[in-house]
Amino acid sequence: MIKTGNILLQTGSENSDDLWKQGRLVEVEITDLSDTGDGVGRFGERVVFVPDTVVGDRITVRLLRVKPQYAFGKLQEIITPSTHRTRPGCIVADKCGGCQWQHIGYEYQLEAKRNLVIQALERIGGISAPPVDAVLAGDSALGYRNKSTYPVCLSSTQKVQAGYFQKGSHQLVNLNQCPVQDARLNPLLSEVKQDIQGRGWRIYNEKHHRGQIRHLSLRVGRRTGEMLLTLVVKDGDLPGIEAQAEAWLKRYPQLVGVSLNVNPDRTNAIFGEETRCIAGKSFLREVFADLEFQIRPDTFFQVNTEVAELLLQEIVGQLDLQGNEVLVDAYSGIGTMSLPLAKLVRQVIGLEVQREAVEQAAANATLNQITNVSFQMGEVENLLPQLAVTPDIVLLDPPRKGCDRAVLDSLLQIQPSRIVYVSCKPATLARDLKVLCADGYQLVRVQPADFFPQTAHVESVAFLVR
Ligand SMILES: C[S@@+](CC[C@H](N)C(=O)[O-])C[C@H]1O[C@@H](n2cnc3c(N)ncnc32)[C@H](O)[C@@H]1O
Repeated sequence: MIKTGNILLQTGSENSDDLWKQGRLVEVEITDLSDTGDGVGRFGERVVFVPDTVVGDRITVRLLRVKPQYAFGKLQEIITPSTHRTRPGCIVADKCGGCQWQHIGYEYQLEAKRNLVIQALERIGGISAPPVDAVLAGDSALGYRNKSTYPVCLSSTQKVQAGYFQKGSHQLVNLNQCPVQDARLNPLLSEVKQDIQGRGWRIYNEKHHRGQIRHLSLRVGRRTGEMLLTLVVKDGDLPGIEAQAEAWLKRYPQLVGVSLNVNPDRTNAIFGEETRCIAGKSFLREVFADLEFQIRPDTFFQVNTEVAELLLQEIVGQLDLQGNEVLVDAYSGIGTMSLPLAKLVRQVIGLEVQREAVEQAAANATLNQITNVSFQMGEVENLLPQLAVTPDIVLLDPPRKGCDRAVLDSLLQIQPSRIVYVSCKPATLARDLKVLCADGYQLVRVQPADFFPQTAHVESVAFLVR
């Protein structure tokens, strides 16, 4: 047992079952970062996960959720800070659950993200020494988000609040600005809350499933400055919303549209199925890869426009397209990848499940006079086996859960000569690559990209050849 300050604590060398209990204070050195962003320390043979720490920290940690071989703990005291620590660029970084890595220097964030991708490919994918490049990063690690969606709550003094939940809870951290979002959205965030308060609109209470306003969603076109404001409501009944929406459009010249999205369900999903434009336009304009895109409030668009464009350039560089290829863009969204790639190949077929996204993708193709692209609506798992043509290249960009097994089986049947797999979760990427690499595909290269600075999230693109 040793003493630091006035805290008595145990070190791993004195390890025994008695010390491995909820509420105990132990001393550990952080030697790794987990895929959820927590620091990882060892206490004897056991592992402790501690948020708000970084490799090189020597800390005392209070054990909270204790399992036989591992525990989750709360940082109590930093005995020796890591050289990778930095001052957070956000005043609520210690509370807010939006970012996990504000306290980590940016260079080290990039190194840690590459390690996360390598570890996932090795441990889950069974790929030894995977060919993972240095992480691609944009010019700015702050102010990069083109979209933010905040839960709305009432404080104990009945004040309207919007922000992110505290780490591991449903307690809201009220924000008037957020340093990772595009700064042009900050005035909207603070002032719209005041207007909601002034109108007396009821705020949704998730426990009782009563009230109206659930979320506030802000979106900006990085290249055009056009903004959209969307209120997610329980059933759409907001007295005076039309007049308020017009007032917002007048007050913010860059705001081009105000919409209501209706989500009547008891669910963690943010958006419901119905989106109604109340004033202005139902989309903003953005420029991506030298093309014009119309983006609605409720369809997917990468939150980091600049780095998404860098990733697209990597894909184009790696594919070395000759102009005669047929490319399938599976999980094509509003055509963000399909349209720029269509200019470089013979034909692109986009596959996408969301009706609004398919409609928007087709409209974006027309807007840019791109005629060698078509979009099919449905699940990739159903559409891929029924394709009328055999693609040379399949681009996959699924949600975090990765590809359905049926999609991988179809690919192994169709056997495109190249597969490009864009992923926002290394664990599911590794799981799916294991299936493809066990049956005729070779992993050529993985390029991670930092779409989400200050968080533990990492995007990657993996290139496979048959
Ligand atoms: C990560 S986004 C990628 C969108 C697009 N590739 C881009 O870069 O903007 C995933 C997209 O897949 C769609 N999606 C999710 N599950 C799907 C499925 N089973 N079949 C087809 N599309 C799906 C979502 O609606 C979303 O547009």
